[in-house]
Amino acid sequence: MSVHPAAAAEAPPHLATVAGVPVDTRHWIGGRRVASADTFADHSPIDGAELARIARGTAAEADAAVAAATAAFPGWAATSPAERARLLHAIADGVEARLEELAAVETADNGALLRSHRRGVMPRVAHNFRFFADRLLALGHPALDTRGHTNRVSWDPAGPSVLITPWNAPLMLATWKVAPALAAGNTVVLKPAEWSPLTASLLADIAAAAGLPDGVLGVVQGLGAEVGAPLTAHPGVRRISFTGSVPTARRIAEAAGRNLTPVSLELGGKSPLLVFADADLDLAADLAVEQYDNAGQVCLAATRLLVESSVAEEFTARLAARAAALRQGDPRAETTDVGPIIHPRQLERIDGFVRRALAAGARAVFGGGPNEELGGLHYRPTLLTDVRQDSEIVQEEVFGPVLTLQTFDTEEEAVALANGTRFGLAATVATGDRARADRVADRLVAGTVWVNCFFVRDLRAPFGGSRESGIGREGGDWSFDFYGDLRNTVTAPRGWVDHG
Ligand SMILES: NC(=O)C1=CN([C@@H]2O[C@H](COP(=O)(O)OP(=O)(O)OC[C@H]3O[C@@H](n4cnc5c(N)ncnc54)[C@H](O)[C@@H]3O)[C@@H](O)[C@H]2O)C=CC1
Ligand SMILES: O=C(O)/C=C/C=C(\O)C(=O)O
Repeated sequence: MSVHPAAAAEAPPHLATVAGVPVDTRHWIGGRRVASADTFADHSPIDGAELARIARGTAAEADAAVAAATAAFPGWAATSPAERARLLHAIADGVEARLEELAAVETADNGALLRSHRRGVMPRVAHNFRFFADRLLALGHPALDTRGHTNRVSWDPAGPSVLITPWNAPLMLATWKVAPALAAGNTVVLKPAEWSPLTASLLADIAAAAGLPDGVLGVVQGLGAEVGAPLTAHPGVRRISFTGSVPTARRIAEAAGRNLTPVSLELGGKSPLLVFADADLDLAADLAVEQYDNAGQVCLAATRLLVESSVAEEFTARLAARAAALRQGDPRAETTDVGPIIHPRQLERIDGFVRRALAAGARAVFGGGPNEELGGLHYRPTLLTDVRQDSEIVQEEVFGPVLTLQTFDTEEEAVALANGTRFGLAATVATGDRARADRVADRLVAGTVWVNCFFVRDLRAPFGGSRESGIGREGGDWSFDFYGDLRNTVTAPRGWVDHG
């Protein structure tokens, strides 16, 4: 459909229509839309089209958002848990009512599969709110007895919280933080990633329509260095939660350190998939090919395949057959398995890793470069072998559809290879031997170990990483521990005056 130039000119500059959905591209601060003097362009990874011009926040908007969150905090903290839970359920209702729109906008914005957004991701967004609402009402600490004294544990909401989130699963990962922070009685300033800013703005609309009081949830748009940095350095912020890269985490931790603001960091990974000779090799190959989901832009992805030598050839053949069947293309098509990379810079980064690995002697079993037939931002699912444990491709997070394969001969060697990086986010073990599964799992440095499965997620379980994969755990009561200030009241059995 062509748009008459006069009609186009009349559209307010802060309103974009993306996948047929109107999206306000300004900040959401104190219950009002707020513009910035400048904007930046948001492009779709599907075809490179400019989707919107987004408000480009600065320290001034960061200050305004924290001020609004600070003003709203006493009222929200004093709101009863039952009422907070009711509002979170109302937000979940709003997410479900707009599920198709959210899915379509997210796919246009970050290029991940529409079918995943519709059936998996957006239902999880709603679940994030419902889960933490219900969990809030079930929270409790058993009283402890110390020589007749009673320890009663309670907690207070911590205060305004800054949440900085990435582009690979924008609304999912944002609401994973927003929901528990709000449930705990904290007010929130959310800064979504600049490559995928749109669904955060829709979340602000949904929360306002659900009746969330002004200032309880703010959304500030902009670039990390320009608005993320002042937000995380703000002395009035009482919690910072971040998901993203290690270098950015270091900057945030430094800024937080100056104010002694507690931080939760969910960072990258270089997770192994260990395939033992006693494993069901079809299952193992299924698990391996899953690592190309979201074009490999997943922190949890098991990108290092560690395979027992005796089955390496057979395993590789089964994986290659599965990879050849993957359909790359438009993420809006139901038949597509692997969509585009989010941004030209990310594609260049991925390809740089692969080119350097090949130059250093790695061999591409399949893939090894951009998909020239499709063009655009499509990168071919890639498997590299003949890689050294100390090489860049084995040690650094690529965040693209690139796996490496190494072999081992003993369990000892497998564990040493698996643990031989700076990361410790997740690990997957494929084996037919239960005793081995437990033995190996207990020796792996990983926040999550999956045995004969992958990406089975449960919000009741702790999620996070060891080493450079992060600090702290999210999920279940671990989220409440982070967003609250705990108090232990110790009461003696003596000193009571009987007023009866
Ligand atoms: N979920 C994960 O584990 C993610 C890992 N990464 C890794 O990082 C690599 C680079 O991706 P980037 O987009 O550059 O990640 P990034 O870590 O720089 O971006 C994540 C978020 O941090 C914000 N940010 C950036 N600088 C900041 C600062 N100084 N203060 C506060 N906030 C700041 C960004 O605006 C964005 O919202 C990827 O290739 C991947 O390896 C990236 C995104 C998500
Ligand atoms: O979906 C989950 O449960 C976890 C996803 C985490 C990432 O994809 C990430 O942080 O990159």
